[in-house]
Amino acid sequence: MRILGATDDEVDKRQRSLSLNMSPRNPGTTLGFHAETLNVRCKVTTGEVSEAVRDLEWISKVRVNTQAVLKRAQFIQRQKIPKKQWQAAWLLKAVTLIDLTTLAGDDTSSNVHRLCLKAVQPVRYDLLKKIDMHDKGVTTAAVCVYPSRVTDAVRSLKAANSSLPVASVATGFPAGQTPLETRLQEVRIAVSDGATEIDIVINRMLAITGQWEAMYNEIRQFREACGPAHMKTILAVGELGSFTNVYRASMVAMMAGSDFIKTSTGKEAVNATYPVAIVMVRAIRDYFMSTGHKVGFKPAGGIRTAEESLVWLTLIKEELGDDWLCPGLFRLGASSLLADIERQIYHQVTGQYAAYHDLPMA
Ligand SMILES: O=C[C@H](O)COP(=O)(O)O
Repeated sequence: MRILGATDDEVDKRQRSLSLNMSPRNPGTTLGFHAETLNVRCKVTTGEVSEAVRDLEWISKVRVNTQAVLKRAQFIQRQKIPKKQWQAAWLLKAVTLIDLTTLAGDDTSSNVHRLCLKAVQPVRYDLLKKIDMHDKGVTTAAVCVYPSRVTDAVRSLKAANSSLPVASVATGFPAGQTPLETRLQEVRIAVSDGATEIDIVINRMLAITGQWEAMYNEIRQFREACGPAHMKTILAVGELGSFTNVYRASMVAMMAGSDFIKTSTGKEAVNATYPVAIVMVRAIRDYFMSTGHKVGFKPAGGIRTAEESLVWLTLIKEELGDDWLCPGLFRLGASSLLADIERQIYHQVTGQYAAYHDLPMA
């Protein structure tokens, strides 16, 4: 099954074969993926996947060992969180990785404006000053809104003299159940309104029924519609039915040109869980091993506490390494996480717990 054009010679010269059981950082913890070999045949130009010819049939042969995934997730959760003297630094790091989100039916220009101000100054100035971080430009990674609120966000950030990116969800978020042309048009409008990051949702029907080539083709079209904007592909893992499907969908999304793969919309019954994250980051690692191309990861949905944010940082550090702990490769999608992180920083800095009115913008 040929997807994109490249000659046989070009492909064969650059062919990569990789066992999915490879686990270089943690040799004792393979997840037991049972594909014989992963024939992802990529034409790689100066470290970037410029074009690829792939046989997607192998996708249907990949299996994920559920028990191994659960065991690995438990191991990550048992890791000690950073000691107290380092916690403020880790929490601030988490702040810089947040896509500060509002995705509600009652969003207005004023609550989007408030969100943008919070993104630009996510932690109270006096608290930052006490830890000598007031002049380090601490902001969240981006703001994330519905397509119809993109112009509000762009305007507010411009007024605040900020170059923070505006991310827009698109393609019929959250369900993705609108005609393809409508979904494509939504992406184009969000980009022309000023969104530089687009969080698309996949067509779950295609993933659940194993139509991987059709899913690949749709995502390629979204990629094209995004133009220069970064594309984060939301798998809606809570609706994919199995870890195996999550792995398969992750791989197809990356092959189709996603800059990030993202767990959830925040609207499914099950959103970002650690086991599902293990499956996705192993797919990212396998993809990197086979192509040399780094794809980012964004857990989203239900991430509410500072402590959880530290577990997420630990998971990325353990599974993908420090390289991934930057806004270009890791985001936390969350609407209410920042409030708890700011409270914890307040506690660390003052030794007291903040009253609600102490952190009004949270
Ligand atoms: O993409 C981000 C999610 O929609 C946020 O979900 P949340 O409201 O559960 O934090």
